[in-house]
Amino acid sequence: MEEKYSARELNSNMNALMSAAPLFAGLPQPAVDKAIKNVVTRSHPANQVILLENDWGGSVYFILNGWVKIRTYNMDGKEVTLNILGIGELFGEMAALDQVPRSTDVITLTPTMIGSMPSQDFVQLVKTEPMAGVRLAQLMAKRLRQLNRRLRLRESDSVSRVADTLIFLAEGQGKSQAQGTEIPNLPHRELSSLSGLARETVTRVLTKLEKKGLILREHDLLIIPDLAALEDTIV
Ligand SMILES: Nc1ncnc2c1ncn2[C@@H]1O[C@@H]2COP(=O)(O)O[C@H]2[C@H]1O
Repeated sequence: MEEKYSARELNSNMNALMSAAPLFAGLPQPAVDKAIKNVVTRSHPANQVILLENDWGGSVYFILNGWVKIRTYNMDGKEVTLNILGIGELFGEMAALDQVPRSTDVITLTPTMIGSMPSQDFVQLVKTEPMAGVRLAQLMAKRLRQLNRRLRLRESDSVSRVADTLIFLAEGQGKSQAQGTEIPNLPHRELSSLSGLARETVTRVLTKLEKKGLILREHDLLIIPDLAALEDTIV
């Protein structure tokens, strides 16, 4: 997972990168400029905690470059990865909206550039720009749909669960390219945590899927040539 921009480029392009976030799509530029005027951009190394579950916080965060994971713990104290978010995604909106402590931890997976917006600016934007409210509702609907789908597959076999985890990532983070849908080639321990399977099982299933041509692995990318074919492996 390489950085796409240098730190200097990112700083000088901060406004352009922020404006490109899906939340702002279709909004008048003056409204975007107003919303992002107090945004502070920071660079974080990999494995840095950005938010801690149960902390109070006053910002909403936009990923300008890199990847973060949404992490919690189960009743046995085992780490559970709930989601992986990449460029253009936002997090921290839940505490901003319902004014309760953070619902999960958020940790960087790679070197990551993040813009933080004061919660009151975020709430003001949603109150004054109906399209921003619609975009936010769409984002939350997408996350709920992803979680429902994963709950449904909790008892399925290991191939189904790995395939579903890859499709889950493709729906959230996938980029359509000529050769298929690209998703980050995550370390197997992250896929293990996302799918709830042992790391060795994930490795075995990925090799199986690769042999069948259902996935291709290229450095920091995993390519799904045909999403429908991968979906057909889910029983
Ligand atoms: N299942 C999920 N998928 C994506 N993001 C999530 C998920 N659960 C929590 N988050 C994000 O993680 C953030 C943690 O802080 P907040 O509760 O303020 O807001 C939360 C959301 O932005």
